[in-house]
Amino acid sequence: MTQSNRMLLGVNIDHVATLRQARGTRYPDPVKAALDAEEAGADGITVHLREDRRHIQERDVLLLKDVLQTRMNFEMGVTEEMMAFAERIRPAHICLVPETRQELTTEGGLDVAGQEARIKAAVERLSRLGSEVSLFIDADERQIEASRRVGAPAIELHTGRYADAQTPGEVAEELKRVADGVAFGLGQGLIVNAGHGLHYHNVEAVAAIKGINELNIGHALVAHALFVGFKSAVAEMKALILAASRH
Ligand SMILES: CC(=O)[C@@H](O)[C@H](O)COP(=O)(O)O
Ligand SMILES: NCC(=O)COP(=O)(O)O
Repeated sequence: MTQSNRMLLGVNIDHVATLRQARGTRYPDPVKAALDAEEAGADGITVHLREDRRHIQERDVLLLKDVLQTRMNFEMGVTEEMMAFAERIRPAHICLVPETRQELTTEGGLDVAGQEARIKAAVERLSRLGSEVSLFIDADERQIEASRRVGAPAIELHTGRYADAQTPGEVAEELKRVADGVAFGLGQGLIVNAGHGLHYHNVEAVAAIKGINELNIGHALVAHALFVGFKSAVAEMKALILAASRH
């Protein structure tokens, strides 16, 4: 896959499923959210099938596989269960993420440098499906170099530290960390995506970083959709990203 000449928006629909799972109902359906997101301009749909199944379920992924017009970015932990499931659905994109059951959300990047042989084997196995494999990592040169060494064509830089930064100084520091990571990743010949914790008030600075291929955004979109509807929430985010990335 080549890098797109405009910044892409991957819409993560996990937290539509969070609301459904809170009551064990049939609604709201993340599959409907995915189709609405596509109509509103999403370039792809991201789902994270967690080991604890707290939001997305196998049923969602299987239906999405049949109905998406764009492409699925399937986020998964590096476990045999998930590898086997990915082999069943053969998603266009697979993003390997770190996962622990107790965490509130994905709290850091995958430690590729610390487990190169294991990640390399996973990347090789998943690449045989024809999937483009990316690694969800911190913007850290050691992890970026290791990602290249294990043969992943793409990385997604974790923007959570930027999103959580409190003071203007911390925000600037974390933004620079992301921008440096993007430049370093591109220099390594990688496709560079980014995401986590991005919302309507912090996305523009990240979207202004040259060279990012795609931003994956979920929680803030679902939250805003409560007030404006899912299509409008996606369209607003897409407009912000495109305007900021053109400057
Ligand atoms: C890997 C990633 O950043 C997303 O999949 C995110 O983790 C989804 O939300 P939760 O972490 O709340 O499951
Ligand atoms: N990989 C990041 C993602 O898919 C969305 O994360 P968030 O916007 O829900 O924090």
